[in-house]
Amino acid sequence: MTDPAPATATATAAPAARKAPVGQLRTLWPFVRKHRGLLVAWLLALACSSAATLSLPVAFRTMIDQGFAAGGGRAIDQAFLLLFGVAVVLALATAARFFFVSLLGERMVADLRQQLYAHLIGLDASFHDANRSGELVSRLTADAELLRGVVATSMSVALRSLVTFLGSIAMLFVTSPRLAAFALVGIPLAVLPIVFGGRRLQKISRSAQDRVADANALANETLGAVGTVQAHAREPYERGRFGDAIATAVATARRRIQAQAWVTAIAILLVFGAITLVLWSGAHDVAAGRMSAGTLAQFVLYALIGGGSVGALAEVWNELQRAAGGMGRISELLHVDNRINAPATPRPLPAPVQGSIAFDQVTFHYPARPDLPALDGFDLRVRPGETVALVGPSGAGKSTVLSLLLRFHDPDRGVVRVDGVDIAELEPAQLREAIALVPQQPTIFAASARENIRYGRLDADDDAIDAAMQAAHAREFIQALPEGLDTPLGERGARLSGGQQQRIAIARALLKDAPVLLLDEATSALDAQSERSVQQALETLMEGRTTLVIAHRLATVLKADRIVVMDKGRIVAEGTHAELLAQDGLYAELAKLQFLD
Ligand SMILES: Nc1ncnc2c1ncn2[C@@H]1O[C@H](COP(=O)(O)OP(=O)(O)OP(=O)(O)O)[C@@H](O)[C@H]1O
Repeated sequence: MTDPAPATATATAAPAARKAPVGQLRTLWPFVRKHRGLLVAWLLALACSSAATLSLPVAFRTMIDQGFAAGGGRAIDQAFLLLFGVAVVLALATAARFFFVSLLGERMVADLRQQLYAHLIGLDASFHDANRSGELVSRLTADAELLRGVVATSMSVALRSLVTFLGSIAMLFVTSPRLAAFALVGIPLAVLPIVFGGRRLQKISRSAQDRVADANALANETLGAVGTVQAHAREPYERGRFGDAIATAVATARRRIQAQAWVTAIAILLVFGAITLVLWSGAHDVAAGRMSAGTLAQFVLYALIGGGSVGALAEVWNELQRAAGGMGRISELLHVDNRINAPATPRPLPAPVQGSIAFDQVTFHYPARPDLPALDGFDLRVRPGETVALVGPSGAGKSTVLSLLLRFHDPDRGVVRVDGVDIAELEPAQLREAIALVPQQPTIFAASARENIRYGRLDADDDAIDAAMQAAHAREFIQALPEGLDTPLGERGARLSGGQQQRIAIARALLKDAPVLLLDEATSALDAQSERSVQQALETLMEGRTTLVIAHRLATVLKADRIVVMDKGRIVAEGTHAELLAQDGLYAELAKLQFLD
């Protein structure tokens, strides 16, 4: 379960402003600003509803002192009409405020998620090596959801409470300066525990969300590999692991809830304690005739409104801090720099692309393995149209050659060129357009067969798809599927055999029609029939293209123009099958093990 991922993610991210917890929410501002109209509408509605709330006590005093005391029927009517008028304004303004701020929350979080997804999907391979996708998905869902709640509810409540709090304090002084002075001693007392409790809460909340993300990542991984889990009969083990992860998450959440409960209790106790004290003194004033009953009622209402808004503020303050934790993680991710960038003025590839490849003295270490060179002074030249087979023991660096050519990583030293241009000077998308990759484990999306093949060229028409399917020897089995090309293939191609998945991947590459082809042959044994279809499909695909193939089959090795034998990130021998066998070196040994038994 130990995974270096989160630590690495934090290390690569910009230093987060953890010391200013709620200040972290400032990073939301650009997203809020985009919807200025909604923001202004919200603030106007807020002003109206706060004004209405704050005039309610005055309406009450008028009602009590003039309506009841004066005893006249007309005065009563007027006083109650005034009260009802205030209620109407309050109702409409509150509805408008709710509408605008909720919509603002939705829009803003939609933007945030979209921007985060757009950023993540473009980040380089070393970032994705170091971060579990389940964790990233949780940032996109749970944290973004938290922020939606913040804008739509907490921020709205916070601002509203702040306005009513300040307004009611002012009105308390207008109503009775002496009593107000009393109240002012109690209220700051209530703010102290909020400030102290809040800091602790921020820390606990962050770790609670991390624990939830851990559990989600675990579920994501194991449900995604359910076959492996069940084949090992590891369901009880995985249930236990997930149970432990959930239990840890709940335990952490419990600490947060407990802390939050205490902060709220103490705040309310202090505020209402102060109010009771003030009331007691006010009651003596009324009894002694120093104050009218209506004025005391007005004072009480302002005190209740003020006290209530401090309580609300205390509650949402904690939520704001929770959200600040979420926003902290999101903005960390948004600030992770892509290590693979397009140059300021990219050079174009010569058109049409010839497909020559050159590795010049390339040395490369994976960021996670700084001590072990994956490629070490690697030199390779491939002519346009040539097929080069890479062979070598596991870990020799064959896949790394393909990764560097696709510019998933940049070499530490040396240069990789396509058609004589350093690939670091190209727009990465243009480079990758010129290359088709057929990986060992083809990726099949949970979409129809048509959509899966069309992934190679999004604007391909049905004729082109049909031709690709035919050339990939995939037409027959696709047509035999229940809905032909429109059959959903299931997540990760669960409804296809290994050989069928590969032929889909080959059709996709054919449709892409790129001048350079990278092929990572499947090692898993395909049945003879399937293997032949795949082999034939590959031969069609390789025609007229520069091909680098990680070869596991004798047939591929024999067809290659040249075989490059790799070991420990270096080239140890080169030649044809016969030449290399005659040398009786590493190749002969591998050939004996791999192809010739
Ligand atoms: N993402 C990665 N992070 C850290 N180290 C890696 C990563 N990928 C590969 N390596 C290491 O780099 C070296 C070369 O790996 P590479 O995958 O290129 O070998 P390979 O020849 O393709 O092996 P195989 O035939 O088993 O796929 C190995 O020592 C491997 O452990």
